[in-house]
Amino acid sequence: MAKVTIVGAGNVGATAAHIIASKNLADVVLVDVAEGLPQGKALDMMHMRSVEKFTVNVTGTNDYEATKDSDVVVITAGIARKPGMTREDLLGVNAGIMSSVIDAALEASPNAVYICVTNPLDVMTYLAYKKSGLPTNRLMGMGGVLDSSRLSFAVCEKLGCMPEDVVAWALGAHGEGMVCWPRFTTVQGTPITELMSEDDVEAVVERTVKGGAEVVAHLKTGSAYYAPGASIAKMVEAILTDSKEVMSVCSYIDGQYGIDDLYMNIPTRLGKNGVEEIVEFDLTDEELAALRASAESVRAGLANLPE
Ligand SMILES: NC(=O)C1=CN([C@@H]2O[C@H](COP(=O)(O)OP(=O)(O)OC[C@H]3O[C@@H](n4cnc5c(N)ncnc54)[C@H](O)[C@@H]3O)[C@@H](O)[C@H]2O)C=CC1
Ligand SMILES: O=C([O-])CC(=O)C(=O)O
Repeated sequence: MAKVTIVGAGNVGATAAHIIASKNLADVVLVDVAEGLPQGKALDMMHMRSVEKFTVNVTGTNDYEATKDSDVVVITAGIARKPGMTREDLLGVNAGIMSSVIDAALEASPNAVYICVTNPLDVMTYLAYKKSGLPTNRLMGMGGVLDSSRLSFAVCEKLGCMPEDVVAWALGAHGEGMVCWPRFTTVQGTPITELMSEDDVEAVVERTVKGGAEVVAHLKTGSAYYAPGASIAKMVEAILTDSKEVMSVCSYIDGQYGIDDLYMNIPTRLGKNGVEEIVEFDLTDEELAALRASAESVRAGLANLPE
């Protein structure tokens, strides 16, 4: 049985663990600094096994020994934003957490595929890359799957269509600089640019970019976790089943789209090796310029990383 470690047994980590277990994808180890929290949540999930009919094990620990030789490690440890904050406001605190977590996780699981989730996502993933020296195929971030799912939701709301008919692409920074590709966002194969007015396209894009903040404004105490947990599980499933599916993943960009040395959401083929390929869409000059501007917004965040 495959083994997935989730660092951070808070809202996002525990939700991802639940979905991974429910799908019977892998044994899950939840690890957290808070004593009792991962143990209690893991036991609670095990109590659900006979109801949900899964056979994998979920365990909780404060010790990385139990995470040894994981196939996939997901890092969700860190603070979440509250109303009025941007994801970038979390950088100082979360950079310290990411730095310590990546070292400990890597020592226990040197051969795993790593998925960073902690915000600000693109900057934290780049920090993990620099700290770990991991090959870029085995280190990525989760942001674009969630953003694309929010775009799909906004399209469904606007057009009254069903999610299974929608293919949606949100890319670039997982933050204020996010970009959407309406020309490649389709309903039963037809681009939304042919199905709604320019104003409506603008409105669904705006709803997507502000999706995370909209949830924070409702919750007040923290940020989204159901859709993020499901998005993590989707990436884990693609890796463990070697699906070769292409999705929006925070991957290392090394010249593609004319962008260099940066982690940001980009169409990525996932499989057993992690990132199998960065897929290059045929973009217009305008689309390319928007993606490059998004890259510059990530680069501005990188400048705020502590030395
Ligand atoms: N990339 C994305 O799309 C998304 C990212 N996030 C980010 O994920 C992070 C977690 O969010 P939530 O789960 O809602 O927060 P939460 O506060 O519910 O859970 C965070 C957990 O991390 C643990 N933690 C802190 N320091 C740790 C360390 N050194 N080692 C192990 N565990 C540690 C805490 O004890 C806590 O249980 C935040 O930074 C949030 O902004 C949240 C949603 C989506
Ligand atoms: O909004 C936040 O801070 C959490 C997050 O990244 C999201 O839900 O997209």
